[in-house]
Amino acid sequence: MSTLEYSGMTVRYGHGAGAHVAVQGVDLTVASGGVHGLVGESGSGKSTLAAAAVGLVRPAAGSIRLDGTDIVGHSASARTARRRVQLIFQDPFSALDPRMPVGASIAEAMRAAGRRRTRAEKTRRVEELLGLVHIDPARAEDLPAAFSGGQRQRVTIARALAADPDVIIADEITSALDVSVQGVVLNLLRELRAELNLTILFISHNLAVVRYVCDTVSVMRHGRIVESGDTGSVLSAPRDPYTRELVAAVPVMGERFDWGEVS
Ligand SMILES: Nc1ncnc2c1ncn2[C@@H]1O[C@H](COP(=O)(O)OP(=O)(O)OP(=O)(O)O)[C@@H](O)[C@H]1O
Repeated sequence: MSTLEYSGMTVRYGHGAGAHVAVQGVDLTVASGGVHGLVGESGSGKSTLAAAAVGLVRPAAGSIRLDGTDIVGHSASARTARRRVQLIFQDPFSALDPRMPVGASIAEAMRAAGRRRTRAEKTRRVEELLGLVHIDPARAEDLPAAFSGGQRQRVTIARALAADPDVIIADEITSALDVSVQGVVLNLLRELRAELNLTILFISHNLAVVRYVCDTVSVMRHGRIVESGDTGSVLSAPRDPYTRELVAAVPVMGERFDWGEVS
């Protein structure tokens, strides 16, 4: 069980007259074991919702709960529960320390999550995590520069998994990648979801990608959710005029996509 639930979420940047409301009264539930998409134009507040769940921004109002436990506050229980939510960013190039071998990077994430392990256990777990994302465990000593963009994004996924999360928030994780490797990362996410029973909030401006990976979807505009529902229904028969505009802007929306296999 790992249901992520935002209610009445409001986030402002800045203070006083210069304050900007980035997210306004958002209610959003990501069902346990489900993949929920979040789409909307640039600046609509998608990344702000993601940042709030991992403590990078402080909401002005509202709550975020994981299986009913608050994950926003400063209490010990909130901090512990927050570790069960891991964020993966868009850019696999800046996400990894260029001077640190990828295995060490993954081990560091395990430490940060408070996992105490012996050196041998750590090595074994790093190998296991690299294997999970289809990277040869023998490459643990390699620096990020030795990997392609798609492989680096897989390493950042392994690093997120090092904390043994229940929830992954994937923020535009394929948009910095060549189209040819996007499918590999998307298929990996689908595979991991099934294997590890992850709950996923999947942020993307790419509706074809959202249709491929998400069970349900919410459409954001100007900090509010304008429409939510099953991905198929929302994208095939949008009720909200703004969603209709978004869908109409993607000419291939009705076609099936073949994103290939994870290699
Ligand atoms: N650190 C910040 N300080 C001030 N304003 C910010 C900050 N981060 C985001 N904003 C503003 O908040 C609004 C929501 O931004 P956010 O990044 O959440 O949108 P988004 O939908 O994720 O956009 P994109 O798809 O471009 O990433 C935007 O108007 C943005 O300019």
